[in-house]
Amino acid sequence: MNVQATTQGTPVRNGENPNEVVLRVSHVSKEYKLYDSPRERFKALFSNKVRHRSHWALKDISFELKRGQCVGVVGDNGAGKSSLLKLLAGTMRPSSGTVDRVGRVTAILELGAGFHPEFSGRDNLYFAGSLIGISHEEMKQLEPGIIAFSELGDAMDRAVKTYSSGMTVRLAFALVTAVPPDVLIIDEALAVGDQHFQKKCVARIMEFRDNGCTILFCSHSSYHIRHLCDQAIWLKGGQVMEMGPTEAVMGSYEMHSRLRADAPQPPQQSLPLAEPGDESDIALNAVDDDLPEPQASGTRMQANPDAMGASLLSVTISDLGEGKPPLLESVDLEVTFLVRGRGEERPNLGFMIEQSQGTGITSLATHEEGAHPVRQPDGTWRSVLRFPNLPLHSGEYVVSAYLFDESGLVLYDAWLHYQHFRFVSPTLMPGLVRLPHEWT
Ligand SMILES: Nc1ncnc2c1ncn2[C@@H]1O[C@H](COP(=O)(O)OP(=O)(O)OP(=O)(O)O)[C@@H](O)[C@H]1O
Repeated sequence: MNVQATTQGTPVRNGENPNEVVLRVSHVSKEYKLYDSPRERFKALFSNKVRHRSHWALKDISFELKRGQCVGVVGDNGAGKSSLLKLLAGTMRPSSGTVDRVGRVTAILELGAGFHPEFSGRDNLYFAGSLIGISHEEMKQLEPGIIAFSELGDAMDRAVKTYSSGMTVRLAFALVTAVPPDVLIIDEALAVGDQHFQKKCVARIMEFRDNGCTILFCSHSSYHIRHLCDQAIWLKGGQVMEMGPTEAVMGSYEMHSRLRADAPQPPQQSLPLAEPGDESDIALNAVDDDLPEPQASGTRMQANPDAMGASLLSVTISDLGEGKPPLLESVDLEVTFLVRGRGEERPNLGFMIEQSQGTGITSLATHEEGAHPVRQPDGTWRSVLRFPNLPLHSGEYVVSAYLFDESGLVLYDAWLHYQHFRFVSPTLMPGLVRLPHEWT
């Protein structure tokens, strides 16, 4: 992932007029020109004959963002999210329509794109900084803070080409966020770096938000969209399907995703070449990297592998008997978590139950309910989650477990679909769950 920033216009003071429109998108469309071969693309440079086919990634998009709003952008792969973000950031021009911005717009889109590999980290601050509108004089003032945030120390005087990808992200993030923006555009940037750095990034983004910065956040993580954003935009086929309060939009989008998952998938098409001069290659079929939502079967993944970082140590379901999958031999479901935290920080836990075929049934998290894992004498943390009289009907289920930081925003570890089990309910009725109910 790359971090790239663009800065447009002059800064305005935060918090002055909460109803002020800071970004206005009016009838914006984006066409990519597709060529059958590099030869066709080359020929197009010298002839008036139309040699391309058009692909409209965005079609007649209009919306406004007000000061202080935090807006999530969701949509399937290829829906047009990245194209929209690039247009808003100003790194790509719309084919028609206008984007009006007020104040400083900073975009965290791609990592290291603005850096020169042969220059040192320090020289790159001035070089890449100038590309995002930070003058030499301003950079002199900002430099110590950027170096401190990136924690690169002596490495600042080494060529950036010798940096690890983590070091490049640290420098790029510290640079683009050195000046508080009026609008911050983020493309999945919460999932970069190690645990320590990810926490710093999230804290900085939260600080911007608390100071009235408008945030546009594109993510495949519905968990993060829900926890960060008050509004959401659902893009489908390059158009706005729905925009409004987050929960309502996410409800519609998730219903669409479920129906889509059930539908037979069309065969994948190979794509022709992109327009000459377009800044990016054809962006296709990115993997859905939504960590808090289980995808693969039995995956244990540390979101940010850290040798001694926070991680789930064991997640045990009591009373699992024989069979494949094992039968839950109790009417209660009891799950015991044992986790390693980070220093003195109190961790949070999440748990999700789904039907084996993938229908989500419930997800829970300690930070949502004010429940706290308990510190053990050996420094680990323990929690027991109990579902008395498990209100599920008979069937096969699969569970996932998550470890979060104290704020619940940074995901340290996830065991996705790590345990299947069968349950035979005492209820002799069809259905999925026994809802709390009354007869009168
Ligand atoms: N440079 C390009 N040249 C040609 N087509 C492109 C280019 N960039 C994107 N596209 C196409 O435009 C459409 C929208 O792409 P975009 O990357 O904006 O979608 P997205 O919603 O961000 O997808 P993802 O979630 O997979 O990142 C897709 O059909 C994609 O193939």
